[in-house]
Amino acid sequence: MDDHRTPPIPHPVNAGRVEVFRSLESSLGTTFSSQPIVPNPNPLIIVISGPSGVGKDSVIKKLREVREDLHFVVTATSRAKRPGEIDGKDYFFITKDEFLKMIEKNELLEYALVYGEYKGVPKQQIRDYMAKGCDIVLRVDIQGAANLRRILRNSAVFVYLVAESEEALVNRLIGRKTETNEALVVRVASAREELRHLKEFDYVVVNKEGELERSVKVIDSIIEAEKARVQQRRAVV
Ligand SMILES: Nc1ncnc2c1ncn2[C@@H]1O[C@H](COP(=O)(O)OP(=O)(O)OP(=O)(O)O)[C@@H](O)[C@H]1O
Repeated sequence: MDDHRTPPIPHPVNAGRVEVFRSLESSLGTTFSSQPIVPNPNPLIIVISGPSGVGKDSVIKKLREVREDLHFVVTATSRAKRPGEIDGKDYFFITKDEFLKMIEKNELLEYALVYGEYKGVPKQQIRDYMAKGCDIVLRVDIQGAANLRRILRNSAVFVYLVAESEEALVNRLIGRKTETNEALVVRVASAREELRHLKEFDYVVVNKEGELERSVKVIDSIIEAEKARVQQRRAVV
């Protein structure tokens, strides 16, 4: 009678890795696939918001240093360029007519009219960078975050940055020396009002005094955790 049993798998002590590998394959009756076990995670859209002076710009600047595959969306605006601002870096400076054409052609993911000037998020820029596999960071005010939530729903991840206390936030604003006293009062009142919308965000990150690096690490970890989700978010813009 023929013996159909597969030969025993040699013990790794007595055989080379290739021999053990091959005999494991023949005992299973299939070759081992070199294909990734799960597909690459989808590019992520991260929306970062928070009160004025909390540290959004500072956090994003450092986050871009630690995550190379991150694209920070440059907003388009119809307002005039201020001294020192660079077109394409700080904003895309376009005319009001050009802006209205973009609205008409549905080329903006979200836009707002602020003190008579338009600002908005160009869709194409997001598409281009997502196609390259980059994650996208958007820095928006609370109203922008609410608009984007309505548009993107759960396909993007929404992060709200807070200071550890009102006291710390005010100190940070005073330290920046960019605000008049009247503006400071408005900023604090807005920060109180904004907190009521916290539940519309997915994550809240406390940017503690002197702990900017830690805040960046937390957001970096949020991105990593999002990349490990079984049900991936899938943003389409
Ligand atoms: N963790 C931190 N500890 C101490 N200072 C900080 C921290 N994070 C940011 N800052 C400082 O606080 C000030 C405000 O930060 P930043 O300009 O990044 O805030 P922002 O949220 O982008 O403000 P705005 O919305 O008004 O543009 C800056 O002077 C910055 O250096």
